[in-house]
Formats: sequence, structure tokens, C-alpha cells
Amino acid sequence: MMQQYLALKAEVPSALLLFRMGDFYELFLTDAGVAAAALDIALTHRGEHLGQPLPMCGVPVHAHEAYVARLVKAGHAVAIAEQTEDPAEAKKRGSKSIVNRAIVRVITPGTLTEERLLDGRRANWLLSLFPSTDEVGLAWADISTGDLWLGTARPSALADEIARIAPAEVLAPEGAGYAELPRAAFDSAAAEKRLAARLGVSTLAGFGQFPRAALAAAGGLLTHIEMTARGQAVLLKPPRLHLPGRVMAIDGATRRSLELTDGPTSLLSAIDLTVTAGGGRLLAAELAAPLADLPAIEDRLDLVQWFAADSGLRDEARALLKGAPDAARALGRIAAGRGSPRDLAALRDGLVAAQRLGGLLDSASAGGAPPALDPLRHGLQPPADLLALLEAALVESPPLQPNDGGVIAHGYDAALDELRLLAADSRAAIAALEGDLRARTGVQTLRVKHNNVIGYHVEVAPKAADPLMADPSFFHRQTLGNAMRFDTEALRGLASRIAQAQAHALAAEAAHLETMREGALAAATQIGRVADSLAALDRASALGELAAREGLVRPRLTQGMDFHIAAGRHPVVEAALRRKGEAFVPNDCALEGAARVWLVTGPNMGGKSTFLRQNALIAVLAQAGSFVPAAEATIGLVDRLYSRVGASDSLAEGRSTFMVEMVETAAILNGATDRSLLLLDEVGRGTATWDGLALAWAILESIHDRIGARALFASHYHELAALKSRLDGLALRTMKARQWQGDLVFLHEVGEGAAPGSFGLDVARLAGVPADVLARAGEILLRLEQGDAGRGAKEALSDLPLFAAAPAAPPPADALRARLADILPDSLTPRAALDLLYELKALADD
Ligand SMILES: Nc1ncnc2c1ncn2[C@@H]1O[C@H](COP(=O)(O)OP(=O)(O)OP(=O)(O)O)[C@@H](O)[C@H]1O
Repeated sequence: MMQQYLALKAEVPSALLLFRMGDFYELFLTDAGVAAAALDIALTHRGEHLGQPLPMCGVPVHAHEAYVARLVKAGHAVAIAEQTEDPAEAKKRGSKSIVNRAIVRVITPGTLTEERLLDGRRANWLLSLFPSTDEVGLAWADISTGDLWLGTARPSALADEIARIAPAEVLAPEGAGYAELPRAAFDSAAAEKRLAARLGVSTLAGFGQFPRAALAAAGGLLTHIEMTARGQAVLLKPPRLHLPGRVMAIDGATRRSLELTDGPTSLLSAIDLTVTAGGGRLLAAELAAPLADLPAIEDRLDLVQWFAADSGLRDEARALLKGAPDAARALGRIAAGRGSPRDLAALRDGLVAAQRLGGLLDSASAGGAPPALDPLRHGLQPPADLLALLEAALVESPPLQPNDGGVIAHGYDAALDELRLLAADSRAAIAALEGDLRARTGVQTLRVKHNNVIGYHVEVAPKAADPLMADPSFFHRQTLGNAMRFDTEALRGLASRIAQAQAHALAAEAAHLETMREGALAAATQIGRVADSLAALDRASALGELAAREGLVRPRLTQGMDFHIAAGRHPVVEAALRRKGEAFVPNDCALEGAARVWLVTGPNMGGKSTFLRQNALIAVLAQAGSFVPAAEATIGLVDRLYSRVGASDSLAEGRSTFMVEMVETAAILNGATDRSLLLLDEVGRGTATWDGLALAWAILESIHDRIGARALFASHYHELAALKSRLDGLALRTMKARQWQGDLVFLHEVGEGAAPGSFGLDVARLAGVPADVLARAGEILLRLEQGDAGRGAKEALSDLPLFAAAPAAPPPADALRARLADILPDSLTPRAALDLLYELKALADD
């Protein structure tokens, strides 16, 4: 048996092999160790392999899906080897022979189609890379919907592309460091032929001019998809060509820093009002890749505006969309041979919704509609024959499994109806027979029953069985403790009529299901177009709804260098404040001419990071084709967005905070162009004061003089304000704060000029740092500031009395101090710190 196992394992070396043995799937050797750890199940040993105890673990067949899901979520590929014959058949070959087994499925993170393993609102990309001489070919597909993209990237931009696509799985030729495939799989000419053959065309030319490297990558992609499908069909739509210059470049660090699409406080979660899974997937993809192509952005904005302006149309459209199931993924499952009758119903309901939406849009566009509506309106046209078939043939809500019938509607197939009638008649005849038999035997408790083991039978209590035993027309079947079972010729006749009718009915239903499945596959392209149009209309109407609800405005996009935001807001922070009953303070931002670069100073907690981020998010929203949270916005297209705001913790990667900061800053200085938008927050904070200041100074100069990009540069180093006199495009701004009754009050308002100081000590006091430490810090600060003027810091501090010499009153025990002692400042987020401040203030006021 181990031989058979090892042979199968050799077919899928990189996957965990689940080997069917009776009621369990077993894993052996290293697979067993990996799975036991990932699933938290017992690792045992059995027998020996090569003189060592054989490690193994297993999962029960009936619960295996959940275990497979966990393994795949943890990033493993899983192969399933089934028994392909009965143990009895194997026995026939000899008592020692082993049951035949074969791998029937390979499940990898990038090739899922199961509903329960997928996030309905996220695409699930499988990405294949092919590095060629000066570019990398990319091909990525979501086989749950059949979407397929091809493109190329410069090697230096590859990491950004991967961050944008956010694939579930990455493939590459041997030696490239990802999940590896043989080089032979990446043959561009063969891949082009394979793709064309799949799509039933003689050449791909009709879909675009695809670079060779991208086609080579597609070769690897197809190989992997075919390997995992094990002979099952897989849905793939015609490839689309991705042109890198068409989208705003955003690197991975910027994505994380801005929280564009991931996590509960992401931009996406704050603005996503889509009502369909497909619309949700589209919006996520569009926010991840804002456009850099003016006409395409205007098209999107036109549609949003059309919906924003007409609440009646919007409400009706959204109500129709809400009833539209996820036709794209239903089609993916149907193509993969795992579709259920419910998936066919999902197609039907999706197509019906599309048809109705089409009607609604037609009447709404009588008063004028943007040209961008035309292709979508056209795309909504359902495949008429298929829709008619599905509407006529399927019951309203079919069961998940076809096994018990009940899928095909009454009135669709007269022969099927007759079979059903026959079965029903026979059931009625059986009920009548029961009455006859009671009358004949005089046993009033006689019942005709049915179970799955012996089928229809007559049942009486043992003490009432005598008349039946005496009657030769009753055949004895079973004696149980509390019942005796019989049957009769008439009952057998009826039972077999029912069984036959049922079997024929099931066969007829199965044939109709197959016809519908074939019809769906034949119309796959059109269904895909309908699903895409529904998603695009969901996205547009959801953004229209958002604009109306949140008071967003249409941004004006230009080919110039403008960046002019009046009364901008941060959508996520604003929503969070609203939940607390607090108001967000809007702020202007105008980066142009003599104020191309803003140096923003101000106290901690003053709102610098929020201000920087909100302007980046406004640019992202605008170029993704959404209205923006501002009173007015004019934005010259941004080609690249860089945001270095807030410490990103890469300690797990073994880099210190400062190292990460410098790596990211280097990426900005090397990659930014004059059309880029840069946000830098507290550059240099992670190192010694003077080093940090020197770096911040030089970086600011470089952005201003060499790159010439629009930039917001937030810093604690108010010394940088001195640069103002030397850099003609630098403007000074500060987050306003006020001393009030000895406390610092943040106004969250951006004003002209530089902060008078960093207020670090005031914030420390707000946080409850003990008075003696604050007094001492004040003393040191004074010396340093005086020292600044003439001597260096060292001299300034050299004659400062030692801390121990300063009188320190023993701290009295109180609730405030007790609470303070509990705080671990390093583990606090800025939000938590602010909440804590309120708590501490409340304690102090008690
Ligand atoms: N415009 C605003 N209107 C209202 N509240 C705001 C505004 N901006 C920021 N805040 C509030 O102030 C808090 C701190 O903001 P933020 O993190 O931007 O400050 P910061 O100056 O960057 O602080 P640090 O320098 O410590 O990182 C936010 O969590 C938010 O609650």
C-alpha cells in the first residue's frame, strides 16, 4: 500500500495528499506532521517505513471539507486520492491485492470554486509570473468567475503589481522562488494555441495584442489549472490585456499604510454600499487600482453622477440588484462540474434581474443618460433561449442536491409529469390497499409502511399477526420484537410501479439538468457579460447612494498639476467620530505653485496623520471613479501615490522600525515623478534626533528640488521650518492647538505657519506622566533650547544637576496612578491612547 501511496504522492509533490482508507482520509510521513500541526489533530505512528515508525494522521470523510478548508486557508495545496473501486472488486484479484486509488482533485488556494471556501466579496486570483530579459510576464485568473488578465511589469514594479493583484497563490518557473512549475510549461507559442483552443477561436488577436512574456506566464497558469482540475472543465473567459500605465501605481507599503481594502477600518469597508457580491468584488478591485486614464475615470464618474442625482432610479435599481444572485460564481461552479440545481436557479434569477434592470434603465434614460451607460445597458441583455429554458424548466427554489428530484417544474415535460402522476397514483392506490387489507384481515391496526431497507411492507403487531400468517396471499418478510412485516402481490406490484416511475422521473430530470448545464456553458460569454454589467451598475449606483448619503462631490480631474481640496474629510475617521457623536473638522489642501510642498507641523494627536491620509484617500477615490468627501476637489491625475504614514511594524521580517522607514523612503525617492503625490509622516523619527532631522531636511529638499512632486510632509522637527526661506515651493502649515486652563486642546484645524513647539511635554501630561518627570523634562528642554543657540547639546546638558538631586515627592497612592501603572504605552494604538486620555481625565476629575 505504501508503494501505491508514494506513487500517488509523486504526482503531486507539493500538495498534502489525503489518502482515502475506508471512512478516513489518512496523511502519512511529512504530510502527516504538517497537517497535524495545522489542524491541531493527533499525530500517531503505525507500522514502519524504511525502518522508522510511520507517522500518520487522519480526518473522517464526513467532516473532511472543513479540514480541507483549514489547510487551504493556511496556504497548503491539498490532493484527494479516492478509492476508485469496491474493496470486493479488489479481492477478486487476490486476497492481498490493494484497492485501486487515484487522485480525483487537487485544491490549491488559487483554484477554489467552492462557495464555502471563498469570500463572496473578494476575487480569488491565481497569479503566474514569467521573468524574461527586461520584463516580467504576468497572467492571473479567478477560476471561480473565469476572469483572466494578461500583462507585463518592469522587474522593479513587480512587487507593486503583486500587491495590487493580491493573489491567493503565485506560480513561477523553477528557480524563481514561488510555487514552481517546470520551465516547459511556460512556452508562449504553445500557451497561445492552448488558450485559443479553449476559447474556440483560431487566434487570440481578436482580444488584443498580448506580449510574449505574458503568454508564457499564461502557459504556466493553464498547466496549473489543468493539473488541479484533474480532467474537470474550468471556466475561462477571453483574456484581457492589463496596461500598467492605465492605473495609479501604489506600492505595498502605501496600500497597508492607507488601509485601502483590507480590514475593518479600511476605506473599502467605509464606502462599500454595493448590494451584490459581484459589485463588491468590482469595487474592491477598483479601489485597489485607481485609474490614471482621464476618459475612463470620467465615464465612471458620469454614471455615479447619474445615479446620485436621481434617488428614485437609484432605489429601484438597487432593489432589483439586491435580488440578483452571484451569477458569475454560479457559472464557475457549473463549468467545473460542481454546479447544483440552485446554481442554475441563481443564473435564472440573475438573468431575470438583468432583464428588469435593463427595462428600468431604458425608461430612465428617456430623459438623457451618460454614454457610459450604453455598453452596460447592452451587456445586460440576457441569452434569451437560455433564460426561457431556465424559467420554464426549473421550479422556483430547487433543492441543493438533484438526487431526490423535484428540480423540474410541473408542466415543463408532459412525460415527466405523467411519471410523477403515476407515482402519486400508486401512492394513493397503496393507501386504498391498506383499507382493503384491513377489511380482509379484520386487523384494524394493520399499516402499510415504507423504509429504505425493505421498501413497502405491511406491518402488524405480533399478537395480531395470526390472520395474516394464515392467509397465503401474505408473504412473511420480517419478525421484530414489536412488529411483524409482510407483503402481498398487489403491494409488490404497486411498489415496483412507484420505484420504476421514480427512477424514470429522476432520469428525465437529470437529462433536463444536463441540457440546462450545456445551455449555460454555451452561453457562458453572454452570462459573463451580464454578470459584469450587473456588477458595474451595482458599483455605480452604490457610489451614487454613498455620494447622496454622505454629501460627497464630483471631483474635477485634469491633466495638470492641480491638487486643490476644499473642506476635505477622512471618510473612515469621520464615520468613527460620528458613532461617538463627535464632529469631524474639514480641512483644505492646496498643493500648487509656491505651495507645492506643505510642511505640516503640530502636536502629537493634533490630526497630522489624519490630514495626510485623507488627501491620499480623496485622490484614490477620485481616480477610482467615486465622488469624494470634500466641498470641492480639483486633482491633476496622480501617476503614483506614496504614503509613508504611521509606523508599519515589520519586526516579524527582522527589520527595525527605522530600517523599514528608510527602505520605504528610498522607494519613494527613487520611484516618484513630478506627477506623483507623496505623503511623508515623521521621517527620521526612528533614529537619533540630529540624524533624523538631517535626513528629514535632505529628503524634503530632494522632493522639492529634484522630484518636484506634490507632497505633504509632516514632521515634529519644527526646525525644518527654516527651509521655507530657501525652498520657493514650500509652504508651512500647522495643526492648531490651544492651551486652555493649563491643558492642550486640539482643534484639528490646519492653519498657516509652523507650530511654536512640539508640545511633546503637554501631550505627556495629558497622558498622565508624573509631575516630577514632567518638571525635570521641562528643565532639560530649556537647557537644550538655550544650547541650540550657541553650544551643542552635550555642553548644554553638562552642567545640569543630576536627576537624583531634584526634589522628588513620593507619589501618593490614588486611582489615577494605579491606572497609569497598568498602561503599556508601546502596545497602544493612537486611538486607544486617545480613549485612555478621556478615561484618565475622567479619573482625575473624580
Ligand atoms: N479633522 C479632524 N476632526 C476631528 N477629529 C480629528 C481630526 N483629525 C484627527 N482627529 C482626531 O484626532 C486623533 C489623532 O489624529 P492623528 O492620529 O491624525 O494625529 P497625529 O497628529 O498624526 O498624531 P501623532 O503625531 O501622535 O501620530 C484621531 O484619531 C481623531 O480622533
